[in-house]
Amino acid sequence: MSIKSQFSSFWCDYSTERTVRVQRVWIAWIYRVLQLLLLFGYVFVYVIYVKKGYRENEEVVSSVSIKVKGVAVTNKEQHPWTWDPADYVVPPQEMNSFFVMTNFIMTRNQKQGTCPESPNFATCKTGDNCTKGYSSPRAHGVQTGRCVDFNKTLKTCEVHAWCDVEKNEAIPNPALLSAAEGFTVLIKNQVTFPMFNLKRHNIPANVTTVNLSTCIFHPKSSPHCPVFRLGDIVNQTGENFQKMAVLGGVIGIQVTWDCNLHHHTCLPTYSFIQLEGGSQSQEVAPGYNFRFSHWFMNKENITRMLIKAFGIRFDVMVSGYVSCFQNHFFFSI
Ligand SMILES: Nc1ncnc2c1ncn2[C@@H]1O[C@H](COP(=O)(O)OP(=O)(O)OP(=O)(O)O)[C@@H](O)[C@H]1O
Repeated sequence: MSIKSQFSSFWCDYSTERTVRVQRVWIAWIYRVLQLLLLFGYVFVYVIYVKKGYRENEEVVSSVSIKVKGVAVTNKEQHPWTWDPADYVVPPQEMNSFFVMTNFIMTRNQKQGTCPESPNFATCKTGDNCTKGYSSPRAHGVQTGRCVDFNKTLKTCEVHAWCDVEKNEAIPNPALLSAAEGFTVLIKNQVTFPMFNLKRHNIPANVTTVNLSTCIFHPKSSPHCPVFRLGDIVNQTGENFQKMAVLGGVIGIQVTWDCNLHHHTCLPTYSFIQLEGGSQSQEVAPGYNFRFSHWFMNKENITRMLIKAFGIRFDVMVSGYVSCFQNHFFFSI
């Protein structure tokens, strides 16, 4: 159609649809039944069943506090060493998270001074291979420019560092704190739904201190006990605690509040998910580890103990919703 005829049709013609009335009862019935099916399908299946339109989803405001208990002994034969929560929970408190050390490499009695670098970073034959003042990010210290004996057969660049530097030891397997499988954690969680002015605690009002120190969470027999065995948490993700303990990992503890205002029920359910480490570890940089140190000071000198800690970090993730018939529910359909 030319532009001229398009222009004249736009200004000169009016078009509308023609309605056909079919006077057949059965066709009218099929049409109305289909309409009703669509309406009910939308309201009951989609709005109510799929979208849970009667439920008010409200962002939950939550506070979590955590306490781990349990004791382990390492080096039982030669020099027994007892570990309690103040030693293996690092740091002592975190927000919505806690780390339990399950394995470690310990370097004792380090002092500030000069010593040979680890052969991993700076082997040398002469001082020409070492650069005074140089330090690579992976090194233990700053090179002095001298090439010194690391052992009888190997020379490395001398560094100014915490000496002697950490040895590149094999990671202990089985894990040194394998007893952590039997440790327990108390998770205290208070939630608030501000829109409903509703506050709840995961320790039910009828629980006494005696109940709390004796109960252990079990998904079927004790689903509301807030004391969890670490081994059970890991096992419920499908992982093996002892395997994960060697290189470390991260586990998610999901606390989901399902509050029904009409039935006056508001209880949390707990589920567990593997987030890092264990059988699904990637080959490069598997597990979870970091280093920390303890300093010791006396009149003459300062020494430190360096710990490369492998362990499991547990992240507590809280979510929730309130079920009630919304006042505006039927108007919103
Ligand atoms: N990880 C845990 N495993 C088992 N019981 C625990 C754990 N953490 C705390 N409890 C027990 O739960 C109760 C409440 O703990 P809370 O920390 O509020 O009290 P507390 O008297 O300061 O605890 P405690 O001095 O025993 O560490 C106490 O009886 C406590 O011993």
